[in-house]
Amino acid sequence: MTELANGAVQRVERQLELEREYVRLLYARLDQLREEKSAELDKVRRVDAGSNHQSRSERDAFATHYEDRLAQLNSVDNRLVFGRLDSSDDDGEHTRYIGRIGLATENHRRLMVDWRAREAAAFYQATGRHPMGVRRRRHLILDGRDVTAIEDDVLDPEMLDDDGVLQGEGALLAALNSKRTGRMTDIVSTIQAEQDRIIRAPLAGVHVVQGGPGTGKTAVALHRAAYLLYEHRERLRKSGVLIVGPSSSFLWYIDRVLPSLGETGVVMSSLADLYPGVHGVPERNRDVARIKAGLDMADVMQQAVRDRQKVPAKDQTLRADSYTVRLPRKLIRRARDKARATGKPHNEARATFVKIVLRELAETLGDDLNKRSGNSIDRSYLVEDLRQAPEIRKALNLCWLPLSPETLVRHLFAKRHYLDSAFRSYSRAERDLLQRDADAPLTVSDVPLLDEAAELLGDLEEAGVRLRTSEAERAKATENAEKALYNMHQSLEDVGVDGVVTAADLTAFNEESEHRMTAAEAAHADRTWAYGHVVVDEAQELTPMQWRVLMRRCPMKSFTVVGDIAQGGSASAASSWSAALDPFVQDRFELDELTVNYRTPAAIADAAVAVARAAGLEIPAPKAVRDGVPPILTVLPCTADPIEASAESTSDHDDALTRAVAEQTLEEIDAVEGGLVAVIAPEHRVHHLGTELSRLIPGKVGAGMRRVDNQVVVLSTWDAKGLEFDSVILVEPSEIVTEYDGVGSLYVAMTRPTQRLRVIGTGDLPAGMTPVS
Ligand SMILES: Nc1ncnc2c1ncn2[C@@H]1O[C@H](COP(=O)(O)OP(=O)(O)OP(=O)(O)O)[C@@H](O)[C@H]1O
Repeated sequence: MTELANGAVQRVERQLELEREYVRLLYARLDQLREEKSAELDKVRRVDAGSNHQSRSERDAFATHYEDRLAQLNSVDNRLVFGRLDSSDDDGEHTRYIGRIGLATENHRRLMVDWRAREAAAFYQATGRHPMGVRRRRHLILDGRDVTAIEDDVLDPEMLDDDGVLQGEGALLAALNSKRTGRMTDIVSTIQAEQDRIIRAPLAGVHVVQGGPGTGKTAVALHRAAYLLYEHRERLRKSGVLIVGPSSSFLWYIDRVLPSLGETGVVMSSLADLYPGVHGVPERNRDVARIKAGLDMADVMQQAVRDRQKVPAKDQTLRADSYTVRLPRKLIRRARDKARATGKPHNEARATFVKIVLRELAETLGDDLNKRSGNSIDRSYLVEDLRQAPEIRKALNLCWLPLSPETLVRHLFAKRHYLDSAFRSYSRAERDLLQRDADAPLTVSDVPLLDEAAELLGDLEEAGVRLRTSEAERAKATENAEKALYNMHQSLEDVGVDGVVTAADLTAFNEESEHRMTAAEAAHADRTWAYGHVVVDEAQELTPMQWRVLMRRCPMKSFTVVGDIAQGGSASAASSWSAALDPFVQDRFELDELTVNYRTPAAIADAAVAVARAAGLEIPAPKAVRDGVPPILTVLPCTADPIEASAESTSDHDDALTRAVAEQTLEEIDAVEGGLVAVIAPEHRVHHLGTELSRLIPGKVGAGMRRVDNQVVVLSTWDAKGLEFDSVILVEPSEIVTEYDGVGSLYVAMTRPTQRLRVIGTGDLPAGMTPVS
């Protein structure tokens, strides 16, 4: 080694030693804070709050706050600190360390800045062209609590051609090249400038982020949620943030990111779970899905409710105690029209309907009785007598029955006369398609219909119907959550707790019920909860009716919407962001684009783009960060004749296909050395392939959405949405195109791997797919 090189090494060693010392100091402070919070928690737990519900609630709210703060301090251990900024301004030279949370000494001397603080923005955004006062940005690379490397960017304003340069390239590539674990991790130490600008965008309004596969949309959306919870703590502490993803496998994949950023109070929901208490099963029939997706379903549901406000075919004669009364159709019609004119929801307007009918019946009956008895009798009790009379109650219920959303939706599709009436503008064939049994499982496409029904029907209790116990408990827990939240909010400021929004901050305890419901749970269970912000991932898949539900969940219309129009796979995937959002916000949305693909190696990304373009999708060529991997698109033709595919078929063709997939899977397991392998197949093949592969490769294979924690997972393209794997084996690509009526889902499947893609198909391959074996 030359003397010069020797000197450089020594300088780096000296710097490393200095950083190690500082990092030790930071961890020591973290440990000290943990101990303090632990002691405070013990103290609060020991407080005797007596039997008063309110003071117990407050005591528990404090305890939960400390538990959360402790959980936050415990969750930041991994890569606690990752950056250092050296800058200068008029006040002189400054050094700031950037980490997961803010830390200060007991005397309030700042030790580390939270990555979300304004002073930290320069760490992500400063460039040679716009140095933002920064002279040097240093990335600290940690192994446990030890600094193993440092990487410096010297920001020299002379270097003007640095737009698009990756920041902290070494740290970034190290992060990208690590093996997938099946769970998404945070990117807090290597957020790139174009991503950071989106993360820190203002809270208000609808912010759309369009980006090709692997451009970090999900990562950005999650870091943005964490940022907003930090920056707008007061507002979002009360109202919360909702994150919506396409499937529960996707939510499982991302659900460690926010806790690792110290945030636990976010509500996550898949599209199938947006209506409390219902999990919509997939809608298998794409035509049915398409019909239920459109905004005209709002009119359909309105008609469905009107159809439950009936006028009988004839006048009726009914017995009430010792009297006989006549219930004319005309009266029912008049009462119905007046009740409708109140504009109230069905269950609430029912009171008006019943009141008018009973009043008029009582008047007629009173006149009648007066006439017969010859003198004026007291009529005040007549209304009550009539209300209690079983025949009259029954007659009124038949005209205007209190309804739950679930009953309305189930009967709408099961009873042909309701179906024919509400769907009168649809063809007979379409109505035939929609008809199903009353006890058929509710689907993901029914979820927005339930929500619409709930709006139109209103509260069942208003109609005098008692809620089921669990619903009543839920409502009570929500009320308690709000009360305790108010009390806690007043007192937390006094003790100087720098809380972030967590579920527990918002928690209230329902002492009477066994389960203590967090406010996040309460919010999820409450259809009418108004969130402060909603993040929608894979937003290209949302149907207009699903958008309508989400807009209701956030009346302030504060949204982060991320997705890729080209990856649309659902029956009603959006053709453009304008088309998707126009009915709700017209053109009042900001559109940003992410341009760098951090996941898929260039060769695979190019192959995917070729397939998409051959099908007529106009998509820009991605800028892939990884380019070192050779082309690995291979087609292994099966020898047996392809046959018509069906769920039950286990022909020679299927056996040959299974064998080829099994062989390839074994090869991939070796190649990725402990990394993850996905077999992405047409939906009707997933079950069979999963079973067979588990038999042939015991202990390593899982099939379906909730099995992504196995080394090998067999998935449909829908369930693979948003996920990533070291290697992907794509089965029967042509069937995937046919299955989803377009190339979008195939494009999704081809862009899941971080290293290797293998294609196993028989018959014709989709246009643009070139075999390289
Ligand atoms: N700045 C970054 N630093 C490190 N890793 C990053 C960065 N940005 C993105 N990544 C990684 O790139 C991969 C793809 O990111 P992500 O899943 O957010 O992309 P996406 O745009 O949502 O993809 P898709 O639309 O294909 O589902 C993830 O592993 C993510 O952690």
